[in-house]
Amino acid sequence: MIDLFTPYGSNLLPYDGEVNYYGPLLSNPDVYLKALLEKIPWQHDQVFVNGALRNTKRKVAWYGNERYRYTYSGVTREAQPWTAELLELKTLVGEKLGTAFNSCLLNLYSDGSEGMSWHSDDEAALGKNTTIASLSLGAERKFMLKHKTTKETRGIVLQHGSLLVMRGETQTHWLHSVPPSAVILKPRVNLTFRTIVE
Ligand SMILES: O=C(O)CCC(=O)C(=O)O
Ligand SMILES: [Fe+2]
Repeated sequence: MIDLFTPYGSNLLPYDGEVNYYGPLLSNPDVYLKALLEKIPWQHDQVFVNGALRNTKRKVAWYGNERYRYTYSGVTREAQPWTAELLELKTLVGEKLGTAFNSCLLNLYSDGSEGMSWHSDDEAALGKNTTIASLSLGAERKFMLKHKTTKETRGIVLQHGSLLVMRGETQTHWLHSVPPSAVILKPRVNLTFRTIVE
């Protein structure tokens, strides 16, 4: 069953992890959305599909305190130095949560035809039981979670300027995804602040 009405701040997950939705956080999300759409050098993501490297429709960018190299789905990227807007958002989210993030993966979904398939953010570079803070800007999209063994699902709509945080054992036991939706015609930018431990 999909529960879209879980109150802010409570754990969306019934067991094996912790996902909290804080709702809209930013007072001027339009300004950030515009700046990120215009200034980030967005590039198509590349993933291996049946052994062949493919470009995704979705675009990405990768920023960090240092030139971290980050490998996922077999592709390595080198982090870019923070832009002014990203540094402001990293500071804001870090202070709200009391967590010092050192990197950020950005995703651009230009409309509802683009999504992200089921995965966990369980790369070794993030360490175990990592905290990931996800800031959403632009079109509202559904965010889904599915338990790896029980297959139980949860879902929530991520609003413009809102914050969602995944903690504890979430990446070990749950997958997450952003399903495509034909009715969404506007872009969405998502920022996931992360802590690289290496
Ligand atoms: O766009 C989102 O809300 C999710 C992004 C995500 O799961 C990721 O970047 O790993
Ligand atoms: Fe993810």
